Order: sequence, then structure tokens, then C-alpha cells
Amino acid sequence: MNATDQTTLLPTVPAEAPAPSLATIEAHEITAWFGDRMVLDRVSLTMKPGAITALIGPSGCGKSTFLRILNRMHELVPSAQLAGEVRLDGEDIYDPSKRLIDARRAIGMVFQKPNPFPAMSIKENVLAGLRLTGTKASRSAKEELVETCLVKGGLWNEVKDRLDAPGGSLSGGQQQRLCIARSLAIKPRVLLMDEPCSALDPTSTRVIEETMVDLAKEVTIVIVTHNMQQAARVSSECAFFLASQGTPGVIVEHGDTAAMFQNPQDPRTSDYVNGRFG
Ligand SMILES: Nc1ncnc2c1ncn2[C@@H]1O[C@H](COP(=O)(O)OP(=O)(O)OP(=O)(O)O)[C@@H](O)[C@H]1O
Repeated sequence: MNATDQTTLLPTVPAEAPAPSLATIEAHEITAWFGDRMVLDRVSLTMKPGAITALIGPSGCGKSTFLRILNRMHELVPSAQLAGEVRLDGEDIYDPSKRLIDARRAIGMVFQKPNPFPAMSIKENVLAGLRLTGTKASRSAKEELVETCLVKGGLWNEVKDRLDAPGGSLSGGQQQRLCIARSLAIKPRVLLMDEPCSALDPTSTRVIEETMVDLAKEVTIVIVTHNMQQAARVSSECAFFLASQGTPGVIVEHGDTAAMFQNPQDPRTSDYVNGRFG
């Protein structure tokens, strides 16, 4: 045990803390550009607390750009620009008085390709986010947190006896669940998932879908998926994006997933969810 572990008792992230109330994230009139090319045009969407909202639509219509705008990752691209507001429980995360790190802490992201730190242990991977956000916790709090997050990520039973093994020694599906556990360690209020299963086999995909449904009880989830069955299985809300003929992406239709799949209001939604294009 080192001195820091003995003396640092700052339960900023207590493992047993009650789940905070579920968050609402609202995009209001989002317009986005890369250079002088507009890729989203005044897109508004409310992602409801505790819901899994699926963003669907053909390739290139701006789903990933929209998702990245929700946690201020869009601004990392030098040519990227943005207009509009993203409100987390009513507060604009782009307000000049708001810190970037607070948005990233509150709104986590899981990417298409699992990206654990391969040489870092499973345990250290889960805790990595604490260091990045400057969050301190005692050793016992960290151990509890590792277990809690791996349980929530649906990975605990498979790795509990090898927490010191490198993250890179896990299968692709396990690595993705490790990334989910890592994002949960900083207790996000919203979890963004950009095609989280597209690199995985059907069994791993099902495990991650079950994990998502469990997680939705404590974190608001937004997922980009090309898989209509997946959108139908996991999401309660859905938004259909479209960018026709070189025009910027817009939301054609959004609402209850079952209604959108069974009784879409717009013929383009009907064509897309029934596999007639895209
Ligand atoms: N870093 C970038 N620089 C320039 N243009 C970009 C950049 N990222 C995305 N784009 C462009 O913005 C538009 C929207 O891309 P985006 O990745 O958001 O679409 P998408 O709907 O998520 O596509 P896919 O389903 O294929 O991932 C596309 O025309 C794309 O070429």
C-alpha cells in the first residue's frame, strides 16, 4: 500500500452511492459544419431520462457527428463548427461558464471499436477515467468501484479472478464491456454509444444489449446503430436521420420505437426501417 492509498479518503465516487436522478439531454437547433460544409441542419431532439434512444439512418447522415456534439467531442476536429444548444437537465453544456471536463464527466462515450488500454490491467482500465478527470478515491473505494462497474458492465464473473491481467488479453466483446465499465467508473449521467456492437459477434452483441437494458435504469443512453433489429430490441425511443442528395442531415421522424417501426408517419422512415434503402 502506498502513502496515497492510506491517507486519501475522498469518497468523491463512493461505490455504493445511490443512483443520481436520471438525466434528460436535449439538443436544440443543432447545426454542424466541417469547414464550410454543413452536415447537420437545425436538429432538435430530447433524449428522455432513463430511455435508450437509438439514432438510425443511412451512412453519412450525421448520426455520429450529432452524438459527438452531445459530449463536446465535435470541437476536437479543427475544422468543426457548431450552432445551437445541448442542455443537460436544462443547462447548456456549451455555455462559456461550463468546463469541458464537466461535460465529459457527465456524458460518457463508448466507441465502435473497443479501445481499452491494452497493456494496462483490467482493474487499471476501469479506474483510468478517475485519473483523467482528477477524481480521488481510497484504495478500498477503488476496489469496490472496480467490482461495481464490472458487474454493471456484465463482465465481473468472467474476469473476477484475473483483474491484474492486461485489458488486451480479453476477447473483443469482453473488451467492449470493459470499456463500458470504464466509462461507468466516473458515474456519467448519460452514456453515448457509437455502434458499440458493430465489431462484435452475435453472442457478444446480445450480452452488450442486455447490459445496456440493465444500465438504462441508472443512466440515460443514446446509441447509434445500423442494426434495425438492435434498435427495435433495445431502444424505447428512436430518431431517423437522413441527408438526401448532398444536403445536411436532418431528423425526419422521431418518437416511440415500436410506433416508428410498426406505423411510421413518413414514407422515408418506412422505407428505411423496412430495408428498402440505406
Ligand atoms: N472529421 C471530419 N472531417 C470532415 N468531414 C467529416 C468528418 N467527420 C464526418 N464528416 C462528414 O460529415 C458527414 C456526417 O458524418 P457522420 O460520421 O456523422 O455520419 P454517420 O451518419 O454517423 O455515418 P456512418 O453511419 O457511416 O458512421 C459525412 O458527410 C462525413 O463525410
